[in-house]
Amino acid sequence: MASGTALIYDEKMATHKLLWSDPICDIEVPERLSSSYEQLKSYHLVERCVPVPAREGSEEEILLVHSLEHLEVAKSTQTMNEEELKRVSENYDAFFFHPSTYHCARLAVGATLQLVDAVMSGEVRNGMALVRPPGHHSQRNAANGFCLFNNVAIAAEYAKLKYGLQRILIVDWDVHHGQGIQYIFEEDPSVLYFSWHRYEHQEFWPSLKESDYDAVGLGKGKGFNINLPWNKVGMGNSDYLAAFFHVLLPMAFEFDPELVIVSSGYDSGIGDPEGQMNATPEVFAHLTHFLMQLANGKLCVILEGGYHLKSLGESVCMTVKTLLGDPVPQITGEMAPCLSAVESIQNVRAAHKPYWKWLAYEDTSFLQNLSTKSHLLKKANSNTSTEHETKITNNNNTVKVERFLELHMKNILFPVPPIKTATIGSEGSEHFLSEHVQLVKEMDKTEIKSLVSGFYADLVEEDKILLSLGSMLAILDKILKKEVCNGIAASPTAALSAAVALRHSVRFGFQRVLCVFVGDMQITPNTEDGKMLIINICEKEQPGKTSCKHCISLNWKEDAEGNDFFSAVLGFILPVAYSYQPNLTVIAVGPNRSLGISGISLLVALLQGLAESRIVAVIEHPVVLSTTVSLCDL
Ligand SMILES: CC(O)(O)CCCCCNCCCN
Ligand SMILES: [Zn+2]
Repeated sequence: MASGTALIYDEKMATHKLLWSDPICDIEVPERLSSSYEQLKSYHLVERCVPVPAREGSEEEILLVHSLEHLEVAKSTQTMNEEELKRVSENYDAFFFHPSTYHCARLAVGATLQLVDAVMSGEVRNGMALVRPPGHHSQRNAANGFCLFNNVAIAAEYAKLKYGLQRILIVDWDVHHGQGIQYIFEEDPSVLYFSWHRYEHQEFWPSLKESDYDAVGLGKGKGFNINLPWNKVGMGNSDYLAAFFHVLLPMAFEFDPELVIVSSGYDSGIGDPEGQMNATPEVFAHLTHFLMQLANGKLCVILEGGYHLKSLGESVCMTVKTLLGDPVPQITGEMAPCLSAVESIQNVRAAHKPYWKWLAYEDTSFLQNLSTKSHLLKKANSNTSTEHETKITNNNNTVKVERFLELHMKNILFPVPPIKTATIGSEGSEHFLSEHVQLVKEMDKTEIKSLVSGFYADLVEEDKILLSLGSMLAILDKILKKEVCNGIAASPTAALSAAVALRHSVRFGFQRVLCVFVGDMQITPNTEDGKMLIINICEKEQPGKTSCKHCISLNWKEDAEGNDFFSAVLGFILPVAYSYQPNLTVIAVGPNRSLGISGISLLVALLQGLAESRIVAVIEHPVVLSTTVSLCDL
């Protein structure tokens, strides 16, 4: 696996700027680039990255996506005076030319392609390109929305051509719809395009019908265009995480891309004048972390929008920090998405049901009850206040819908994955976790005995078990003292080790410890005080096991394609875990587990988004330890 994070920045891209007064375009200023770069320097992140130089994109590369006419018009502006520049700019919706625009736009294309080359060649694992002018609105024959050449679309075509890629995922978390990218790949099943965007029932720019959730792609491209419209402003971390858990990530894992490119606009972050959203910069660390689990970590992040310089800078730093493998900062606050977000999530899932295996069980009966077009909903309660939650008006249809969504929100957040019986995939001895092993000296027996004497003394008679606890407790101690980020311990009895780890962590003072136990968990610690949440993934109902408040058992077995795994982990375990906001995660793997090694290592990687990546893994299966197991990335 390649390592290192590329950072591509060239201050020449700051020369493009608005020469006349235009209240629409005057937010796209050169300082967006320079202040982001300064912020990265102030957090000592630049020096940790691999510097890759920008270059000019060639005319041939630009023609991968744009018409010759578009290229010629852009080229001709280099020698124009202000008067002519203004006139040409007026041919487009929300675009301005400067004499240096053409050169800057070619640098933006070239920087993007340099990043693709650095990642695809294995020189680095991932990276970010700080570019302007942005690209995702520009079209084959037109500039649009501050964009001249479509950097990300050109990068996808370039990667297909040069590296023979057949599955490229483009994630567009900019708050505007990248209609340019949608138009370019609408009929192309090799490029999966996901965009969320402020929409407000087509009121918000670019106010296109084809930005709604029912634009799923055309012809062979059906199912490969995903639009998630935000019909209210004020969307926050919980809405963004829900969109990833319940829409993007299941599709992305099923699509299994060879490369992931992000149209990384930060105008979806708090404080931005365009987005008017509430998501905090930390959320971009989580979104980045999730995408790093795809395509063997091959991730290219390309700047698009972002107009509040402080918010932009913080979000860029959160992104780069995560690309470098740093622990992910804890997300705090309300964890349930708002009703409007749930409605949009449901609608896009229903629209894509015919095209995705993971949606095979999707219950779209709600569509009969609801008006399938949300703008009808809007008409019904048009007198509601514009604040985040629509009030329940006297119109009983709206009441029914709100009530219905409330019920459905629980379902959406806690769907019961389809219980299916299938054989367990045979596990290889793949590397369980990646590098940075820090071997820890074991705790001695007397210390262990005294430590566990309180609650499991009778169980730990044999020395072998006692010793196994020693290695786990030694590692756990380092994690509790925050000397290391995470650790892995072998154990002949994962259940006992997990129970001891939970008890020890709570006694150490941790208030909320999450335990994900894979396999049959013979011992269930008392979780009544709410200081532990146990999710047990097991093959069959535990005899006489009562599911108590903080102890959830999920019984299912991995099916051939592992789709249940994704919908259960992404649609259930992660939302529950994020709602619990643990400050430590214990993952224990028992003997007869229902998950393969690759499934478990993905589960561990995804759980790293919690508790500032503090995880202790207790593995019982001997095979895992015979391979060169190593720890999760720090
Ligand atoms: C890269 C980007 O998506 O951030 C560009 C956004 C352009 C916004 C244009 N607004 C036009 C408002 C017209 N009433
Ligand atoms: Zn934008």
